[in-house]
Amino acid sequence: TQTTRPQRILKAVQKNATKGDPDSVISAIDHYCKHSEWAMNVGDEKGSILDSVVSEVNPSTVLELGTYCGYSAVRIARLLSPGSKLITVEFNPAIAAIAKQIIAYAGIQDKVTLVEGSSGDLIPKMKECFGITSFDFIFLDHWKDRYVPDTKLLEECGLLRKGTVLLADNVICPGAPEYLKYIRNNRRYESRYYPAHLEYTKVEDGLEKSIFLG
Ligand SMILES: Nc1ncc2ncn(CCCCCNC(=O)c3cc(-c4ccc(F)cc4)cc(O)c3O)c2n1
Ligand SMILES: [Mg+2]
Repeated sequence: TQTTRPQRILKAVQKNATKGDPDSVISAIDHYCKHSEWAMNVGDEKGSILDSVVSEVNPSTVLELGTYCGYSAVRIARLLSPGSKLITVEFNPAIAAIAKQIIAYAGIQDKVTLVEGSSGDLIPKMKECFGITSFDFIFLDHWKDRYVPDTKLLEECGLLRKGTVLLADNVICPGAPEYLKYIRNNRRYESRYYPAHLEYTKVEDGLEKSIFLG
């Protein structure tokens, strides 16, 4: 019977990466997606920008919207200081099951809580379920038309604090034009665009970094 793309990515990790070594997991996924089949991981070029922003922020609490196979969860969690936590949200159970295994294979499962469900349902529950007062860093990589409503929801739920950094993937491809319009014309945010390319391609894409000013 036919395997799914996430299942094939997990197999490539188990075959080519070293258990407990997050960098080898990242390399194994990038190699597979460059040479075997494309997949919507943030990838190595945008991933390096993600790394630099995470290192600069050094967040204690992180929210990721859209886990997929766990590639960016591994990238982020491997840079977190001891005691820091990443909460990552994925609504597809079959994909979440694969992501859990990839996160465990990388050995950073103690820093990551994978929650199954949709962002719109889970964001209002973050405080009560996880004892979060606010997030230091948020990575948006889920449905592109959810970037604006979820950013507004995060504001309304008091989950942003002065200095919270939001980093949004795919603002050019597939594109999040409403998000760029919302965040760039909002005096409560200071935004900067990082040009790059769509993972594993030469197609133009980029990341938008926005700091909440309170
Ligand atoms: N609300 C909610 N809450 C929680 C959730 N968990 C999952 N989802 C659903 C997310 C479904 C995947 C989102 N990601 C993308 O669609 C995506 C696409 C491309 C791409 C594709 C084809 C092309 F030709 C070119 C570019 C590239 C990327 O880097 C992308 O990130 C959720 N939704
Ligand atoms: Mg993406």
